[in-house]
Amino acid sequence: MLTFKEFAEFCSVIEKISSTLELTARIAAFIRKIEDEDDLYNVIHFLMGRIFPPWDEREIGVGVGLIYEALRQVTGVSKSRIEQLVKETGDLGLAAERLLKEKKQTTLFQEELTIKRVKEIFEEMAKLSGEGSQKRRVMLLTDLYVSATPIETRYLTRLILGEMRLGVGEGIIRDAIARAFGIDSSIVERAYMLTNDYGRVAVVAKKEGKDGLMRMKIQLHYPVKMMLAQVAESVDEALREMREAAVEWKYDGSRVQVHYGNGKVTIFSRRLENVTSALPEIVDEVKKCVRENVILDGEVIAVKDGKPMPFQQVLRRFRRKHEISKAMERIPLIVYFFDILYDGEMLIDLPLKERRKKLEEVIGESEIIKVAQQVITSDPKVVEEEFNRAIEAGHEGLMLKRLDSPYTPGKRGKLWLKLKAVMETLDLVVVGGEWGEGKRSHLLSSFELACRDENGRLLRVGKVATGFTDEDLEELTELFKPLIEYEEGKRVVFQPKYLFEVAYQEIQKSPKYESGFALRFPRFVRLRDDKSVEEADTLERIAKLYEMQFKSKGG
Ligand SMILES: Nc1ncnc2c1ncn2[C@@H]1O[C@H](COP(=O)(O)OP(=O)(O)OP(=O)(O)O)[C@@H](O)[C@H]1O
Repeated sequence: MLTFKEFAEFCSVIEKISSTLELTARIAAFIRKIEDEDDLYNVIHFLMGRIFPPWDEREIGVGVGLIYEALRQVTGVSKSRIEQLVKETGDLGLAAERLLKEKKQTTLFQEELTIKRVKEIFEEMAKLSGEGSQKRRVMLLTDLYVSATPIETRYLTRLILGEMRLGVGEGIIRDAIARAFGIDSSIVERAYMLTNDYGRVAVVAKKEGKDGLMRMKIQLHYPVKMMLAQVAESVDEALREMREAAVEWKYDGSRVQVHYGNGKVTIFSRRLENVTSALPEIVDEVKKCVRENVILDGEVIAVKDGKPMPFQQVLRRFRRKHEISKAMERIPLIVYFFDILYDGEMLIDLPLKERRKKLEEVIGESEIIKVAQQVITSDPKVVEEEFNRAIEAGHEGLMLKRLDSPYTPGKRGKLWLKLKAVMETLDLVVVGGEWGEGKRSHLLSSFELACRDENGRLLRVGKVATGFTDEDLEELTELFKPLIEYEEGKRVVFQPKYLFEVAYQEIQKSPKYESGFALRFPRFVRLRDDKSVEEADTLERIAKLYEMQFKSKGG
């Protein structure tokens, strides 16, 4: 059985490696040696900074606050001392390690932590609810810290915060599994796109090899990665490529994947979180209007008086945990389904034309449940008319889809092209912020933004302080407060969790931020909590946009 110490020591070795190839090789060698299937499953998730797979509803419910409390109890030092150490090291994990190092001499011999034991404790934390649960969480956490060696403390803390700082993204995990078990990367990836669980993929790869992975299928109530679109350069170009396109409105809402089978409906958001309990009216309506045993892909929009409400409102519904019926009245929802992935058989390899037929067969439309309207055309004029209609109706633009295209989970290819009215924006991770002045000193007033590099490291590209309403700032302050890792005068540093969509006037080269770029006149467009940190825009995309604006200005 693998000990957590062995895992932590391995992490401390790979943390220093920046070469992707070497990282992949080291991880491959490490996971190849893991005998126990549960250990392998957990290690894969832990390396990516996850305790449960992303679609799992369970959460351990431990944030920065409880970690501070547990550390205070275990080491007896004050909160301000911990804060000071976090400032010095820039990392709660390192701070915890240091504190425990200072304290360790006095601790008696403890039972060694295993990967299994750590996972069990996390599972127990996730089960807690109601009165006394926070206290119990702190107790479990202090137990963990007491049993851990300093180096284990570093990675336990980071794991709890979901931020391992190893530079290990999904691409590296895919290639490491491929290499460890001698299987082609594309086969590993396909299995992942269908199951969304690299832990399971690794276990099957080890036990059953390539054939096992090939046999992995979409399963009802387990999310499938969503197919994504590229931006259409122009209508003519798009039509030239597709000849004839299925043209649909790009509804301005939020993506959902709806699974209906065995009497149960499960709804996943764009980031594949289970949002079923926030959307009871959709659950009921699906049961009434949709044939059982299907997986559907669609867009939920909020509509009042026949007009779509801002996209933010839909996300508000997704986040809602209490007083859902009130929210249902204030923010009524409609779903437009545009694709079907499964009807007892996996349908993703069928051409869109045929999937669409099946989609129409399984849905009986109602006030709340609709099939997205679709026009098939090769005429740019028709596309333009549809585009204007969509914009007038308050939506984002159009989607142009190839009629013969399969459904390619997780791929952002040319089979779907989007045509939007507004200029390209960036989706960036909020990593820090600043408190306001005077009367607004209780509110956050600006936010530091970061993009990702190829290894998933976060690099700052600027600060945004405009585009917020007072209500936005109040809401955002509430949302970000629990994520504060430490404060430094007015500046705060957040655990990276949320993305902002920002518009800007120009991208500039600048030594001010680690990315080497800065945004000129950045403006907040909206919170994108339908996207995860791993989906933030990359340094590569920013560099590309930078080059493009150069070209459009004629050098
Ligand atoms: N008819 C439709 N077909 C497909 N996607 C649609 C449709 N209507 C609205 N959408 C939304 O548009 C998105 C397609 O664009 P893309 O795949 O690039 O997603 P994205 O990265 O969320 O980008 P964006 O910020 O443009 O929504 C889908 O994720 C979905 O949420």
